[in-house]
Amino acid sequence: MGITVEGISASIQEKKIISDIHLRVKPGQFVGLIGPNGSGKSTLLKSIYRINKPDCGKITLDSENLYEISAKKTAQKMAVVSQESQHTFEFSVMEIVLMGRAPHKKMMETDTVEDMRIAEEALEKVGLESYGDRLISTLSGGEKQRVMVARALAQQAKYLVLDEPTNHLDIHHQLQLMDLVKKLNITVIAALHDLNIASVYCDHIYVLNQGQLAVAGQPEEVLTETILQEIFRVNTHIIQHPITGKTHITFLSDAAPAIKRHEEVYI
Ligand SMILES: Nc1ncnc2c1ncn2[C@@H]1O[C@H](COP(=O)(O)OP(=O)(O)OP(=O)(O)O)[C@@H](O)[C@H]1O
Repeated sequence: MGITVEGISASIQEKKIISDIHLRVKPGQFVGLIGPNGSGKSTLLKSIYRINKPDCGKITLDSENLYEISAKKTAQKMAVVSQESQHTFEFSVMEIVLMGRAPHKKMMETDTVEDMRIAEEALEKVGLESYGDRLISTLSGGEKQRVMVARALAQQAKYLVLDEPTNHLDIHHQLQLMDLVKKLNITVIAALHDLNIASVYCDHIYVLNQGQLAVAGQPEEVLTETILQEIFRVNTHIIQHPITGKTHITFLSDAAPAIKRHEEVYI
């Protein structure tokens, strides 16, 4: 059960982007994928949500080979919020959220009262209950992102794949979204750029670097000053936060005053 990725490599236009990736998302886990720009996080997620078939290796969803089950069956189990949810045609917000119901319906089946209720509830959860009639093109980047999350919620899938879900969101909506997803108690794999958010919300983190898995473990095992220096080339000061109890990272810029203060306090 869960999602397993067993030794996959994937290419784009014949260029190998990720190599020999192994990972496991156990039922109920919130798994984070972190790594520098271009390290292959989106490419790996695209293989997991069937947009980019791996060159080799195997991905399983509830023990079934992902690429041997139907797209509809996959969509009944897995919802995706990607960075590329662009719509060529003009849809209302409600129409987009209702698209999340499609995997549960027969072809050409119209939306039921229950579908409408689920879609309205999903919009309410992301704080956009009054936006149903708005055209998607009139929304801000952050509002569009929340609509995509509402569509994923309406899909009622047990697996959620998130590619930088907090992109575009202000800090209030970042935390609102992460809290919402966490409270759903479903199985999540998410590419995240904000390492403190990864620390707070993830049960397990995989770190990608140059298309390969560099390290994996619980947040406190992975988010260390040494690993962050090696992988992200940044200096950090890491503590266990006195209020949250979670690993908390302070990034030290090259600006001398910050580094001096750090040295004065700790040396
Ligand atoms: N369609 C494409 N054509 C050519 N190269 C691509 C394409 N998509 C991705 N790549 C390359 O693959 C590599 C990995 O990209 P990917 O988007 O998976 O990284 P990422 O870790 O998600 O990056 P970011 O943190 O910047 O979003 C990059 O070097 C990127 O330039």
